[in-house]
Amino acid sequence: MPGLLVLTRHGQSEWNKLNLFTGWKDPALTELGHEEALKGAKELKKYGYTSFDMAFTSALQRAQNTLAIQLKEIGQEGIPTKKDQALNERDYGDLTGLNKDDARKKFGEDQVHIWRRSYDVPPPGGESLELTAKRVLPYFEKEIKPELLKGKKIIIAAHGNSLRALVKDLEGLTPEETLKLELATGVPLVYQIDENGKVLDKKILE
Ligand SMILES: O=C(O)[C@H](O)COP(=O)(O)O
Repeated sequence: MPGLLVLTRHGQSEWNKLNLFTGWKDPALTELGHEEALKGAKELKKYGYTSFDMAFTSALQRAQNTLAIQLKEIGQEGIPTKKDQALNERDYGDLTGLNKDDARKKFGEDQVHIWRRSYDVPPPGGESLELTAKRVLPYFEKEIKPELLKGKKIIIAAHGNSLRALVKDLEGLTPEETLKLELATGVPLVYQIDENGKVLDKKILE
């Protein structure tokens, strides 16, 4: 039996709303963020993805609360859940707390785009996507993949860049393809995974 893997980026946070680089800071979800998480859960329900064996999330409340909202809506509160900072957002280093438009004015549009979307150029004092992948993927291999290989159904709520690192690996994307990958807040990505860990099928529930 193939394993099932659902990935959801957290709903809008207070700092997303203010257009601030967030990284490892821990703002709450906004009202819209709650609604986005709920909308994603209703999609899961609509397609019958309502029975998971385990859940994983980061150490940050915007992802934890997105997961809690979704599990409640699909009647899955109380399933075994692991929280780990390995799934946290990319550390934005010195950019953390800066307004993204102000940063573009200060450092230039191109430089900010490189920091946000290049594969291996870290923002000053922070993590590139490559460095983010170096902590996300070992955690996935150790804690999550063995469960999928057993045919378990897993739901993960995490962050734009920690999930981009994971999607790159699952789908075998090149760094260039990964740059164009944007994950919408609250929208579940549903993967069927075969007994070798390969993706059999992918659906985006939007
Ligand atoms: O940490 C942040 O600011 C966001 O969650 C992701 O930001 P990005 O789209 O600039 O990578």
